Amino acid sequence: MTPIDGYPILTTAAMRAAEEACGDPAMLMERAGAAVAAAVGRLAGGSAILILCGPGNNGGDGYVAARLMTAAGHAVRVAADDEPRSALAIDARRRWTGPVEPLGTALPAPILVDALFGTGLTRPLENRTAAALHRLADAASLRIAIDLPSGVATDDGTVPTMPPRFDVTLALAAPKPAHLLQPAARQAGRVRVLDIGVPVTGDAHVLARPVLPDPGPESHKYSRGMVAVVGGDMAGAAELASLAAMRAGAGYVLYLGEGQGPPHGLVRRRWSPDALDDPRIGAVVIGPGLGRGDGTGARLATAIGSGHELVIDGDALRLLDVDAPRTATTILTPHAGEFAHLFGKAWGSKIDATRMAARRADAVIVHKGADTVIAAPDGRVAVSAGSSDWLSAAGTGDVLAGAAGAMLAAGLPPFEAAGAAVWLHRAAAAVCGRSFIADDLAAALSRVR
Ligand SMILES: NC(=O)C1=CN([C@@H]2O[C@H](COP(=O)(O)OP(=O)(O)OC[C@H]3O[C@@H](n4cnc5c(N)ncnc54)[C@H](OP(=O)(O)O)[C@@H]3O)[C@@H](O)[C@H]2O)[C@@H](O)CC1
Ligand SMILES: Nc1ncnc2c1ncn2[C@@H]1O[C@H](COP(=O)(O)OP(=O)(O)O)[C@@H](O)[C@H]1O
Ligand SMILES: [K+]
Repeated sequence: MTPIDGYPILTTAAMRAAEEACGDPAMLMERAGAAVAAAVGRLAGGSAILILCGPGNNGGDGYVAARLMTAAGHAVRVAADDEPRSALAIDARRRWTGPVEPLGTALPAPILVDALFGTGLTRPLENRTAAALHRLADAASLRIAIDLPSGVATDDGTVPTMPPRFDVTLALAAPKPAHLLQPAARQAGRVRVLDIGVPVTGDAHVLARPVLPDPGPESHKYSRGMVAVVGGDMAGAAELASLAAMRAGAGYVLYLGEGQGPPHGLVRRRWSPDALDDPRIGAVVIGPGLGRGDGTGARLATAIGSGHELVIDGDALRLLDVDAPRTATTILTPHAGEFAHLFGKAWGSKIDATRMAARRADAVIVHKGADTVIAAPDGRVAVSAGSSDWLSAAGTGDVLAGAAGAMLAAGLPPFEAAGAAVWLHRAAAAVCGRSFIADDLAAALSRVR
């Protein structure tokens, strides 16, 4: 049972290809069932287990696990409505010698294991199946899904049928998009990968802890990274971005706009068209609090023309022409509304849509939300797993933009810089607890950096 950070994310087709490259499918199912049995056995302690088996190979995994856990001395019951259809599942069912109860009348058990459907779900669950799954899950004290919660669409995280909320989902071989993308991800609970000996690769990964440069004896404020934050109508938002850049580790943050006050380490200057002419600037952050009034378009044009690496956020995303050529390295940080404004109606999964957008804009895109997806123009994708819902507060996006500026100015390449900022942002939210405000979040970046 391994945490998912850093794992490749595989679609149904990629998973099938990886399985096929592995040889004997019966051996794979036996391995999958054995891995499930070991994990569920550990999670269950000594409590009784009820396994719900579906007609495909997900059900097959359930029958194998039931046989192995019974042999290991666990109290296991099996419930199923449909006879197995795939050859592998038929064989696994045949080797389960215990009774199979109907789903509709099965009594609950403290440990509920959902092996109804995995990557092969093609349509919503039948009402009676969904009702039995919810009834038995509600009555259990621990809910475990095998591979995926039954009812979710593997490749885009939509929910043809809303499953119960699971405590743990045991992803076979690799995480799938539905383990990360909402609304499915929420129902999966904690996701752990079970290694079943299938080698997996891909260009989309779960965001992993970044490797960040620490200052050394030779460091000075400019070598740590200088970030310029372009202000505008709402000083507070740009100040939050500035504070976040400082707390994320920038050595020198220059705030270009109106407003006074702490922190005293923030260097404040009025905006002027030559304000970005300093070659020591490592990154420019523009958008938080910029507004859309007179002169804001000119500020954006100056920032783009400066040749400095850029983080473009908030209001600047409303002013940007994504198709116009830019020479400088750029990170764009749209939320869903800004993404739709820039790129139109998305097709496919959030992963597909963000990858396409990065190619089109020739920029790293941080597509924010409860399931933040980061994509590079070369096709690489990183998806952040499980951040705090308390991030849904005004100003938290400004904090992310400032952190991204600090990472760029520290010398990280743009895809890595964006990933590091999202990681730090999520970690800072985790230490902030509940009902924090964006100012707390910016301050907490120091604690997780
Ligand atoms: N990853 C790996 O390396 C390994 C993966 N393994 C496991 O295999 C799983 C994938 O297996 P799978 O392809 O057989 O799909 P699965 O999800 O069991 O369901 C398909 C069946 O359900 C049916 N069906 C579909 N929707 C339905 C609905 N709403 N209501 C009713 N029926 C519905 C569908 O039939 P049809 O659409 O033709 O009617 C078909 O019969 C995977 O998640 C993992 O657990 C391991 O065993 C080995 C190693
Ligand atoms: N429900 C949620 N769960 C986790 N993270 C969220 C959630 N809602 C928003 N976020 C994160 O909070 C930030 C909000 O940014 P944004 O929408 O730009 O707000 P603002 O412009 O007010 O700063 C983003 O980083 C986003 O990923
Ligand atoms: K399942």
